[in-house]
Amino acid sequence: MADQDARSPVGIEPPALSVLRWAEPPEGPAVVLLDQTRLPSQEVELVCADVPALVRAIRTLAVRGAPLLGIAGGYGVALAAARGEDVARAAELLAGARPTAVNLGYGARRVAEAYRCAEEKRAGRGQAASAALAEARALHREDAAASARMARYGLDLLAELLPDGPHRLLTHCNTGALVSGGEGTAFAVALRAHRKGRLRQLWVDETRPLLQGARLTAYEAARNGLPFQVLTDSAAGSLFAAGEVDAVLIGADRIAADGSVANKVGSYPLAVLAKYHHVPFVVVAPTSTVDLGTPDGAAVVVEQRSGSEVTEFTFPGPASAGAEAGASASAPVGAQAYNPAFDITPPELVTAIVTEEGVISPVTGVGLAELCARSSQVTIS
Ligand SMILES: CSC[C@@H](O)[C@@H](O)C(=O)COP(=O)(O)O
Repeated sequence: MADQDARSPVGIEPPALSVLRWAEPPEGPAVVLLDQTRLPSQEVELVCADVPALVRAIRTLAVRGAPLLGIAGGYGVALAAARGEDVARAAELLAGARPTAVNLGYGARRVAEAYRCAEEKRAGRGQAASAALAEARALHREDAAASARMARYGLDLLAELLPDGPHRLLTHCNTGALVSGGEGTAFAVALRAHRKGRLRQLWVDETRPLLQGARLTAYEAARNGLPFQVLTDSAAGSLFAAGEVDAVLIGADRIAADGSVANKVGSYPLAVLAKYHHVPFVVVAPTSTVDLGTPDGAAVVVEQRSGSEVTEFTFPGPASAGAEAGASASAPVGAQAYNPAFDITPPELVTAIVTEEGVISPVTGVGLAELCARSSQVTIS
């Protein structure tokens, strides 16, 4: 279905900027982000010099995606510590900035705990702040390592599920280096497939309303020379019907104890389509995204976002422009909109969950606890 021109690599220079970095004085202390609301047209850094600025960046999706939110939350707490602020309060502010991605609270609370332990050992404030920063850095490194392992396990799984080789993979939202300390989750599997000569096509759902697929995944796919095409979310059905999808690969914001998967809105319809068309639906997420404290999908808090994201097109996004500056209406003035940021895919629609500790079939959620226990990730109550 894809013609040759559309499939040839776009080839764009890699960005000079880090997705997220810690800045020391005199530039910092600060958490410096690649502002994802400006991509793909502009690569611009956003300097968050205090926790409220970072909370704003998280809410406006300048920084986003579950694993990166965890890393940002961790550095945010380190920032509060470096500024001599109330670290426990900063951790709660950051953890509450967005409700669905469990990694955000995980990262913030883990670094706050490192700070508290250092204080308990009667370290001075400066030493406790250093301990917090070291923990944030450890979290960042662990995520990069987890990403590489998930890519390996994920591609091995695809080889088992789809022995006939080069794969046509469909993905939703953005799950690459822009959400990770490494190369990402689901996208990292596609990238590895490409490097091994086993990717025929990456289908990129545009991901309404904020276009994380079209703006961000396509940007990453182009930079890495992947063969890809963007499609509207509503075109996925006809793509499956035409037999053009070999597997769906997505990430997750929270995986409940029963194996239910919360991910970007639009994931659940893809899972239903995949089931109908007998196509594997594979979730790729680190064990830090598994939340054994959430029993099932019904218990996941799904973030509801402003209806204006649906009724107005505003790009560059809200962090940089604001509705007044350059928004164009896509619905009549005053129209109300239903805008959940995530949906829940029940375990019976998920073929497998790939983590850095291994792969499980989530039909009963059995095995998730075991994988989490194997993980080197620190447990935070
Ligand atoms: C590894 S990324 C997995 C998810 O975080 C990703 O698919 C997603 O839904 C991100 O949503 P976003 O609202 O852009 O933060």
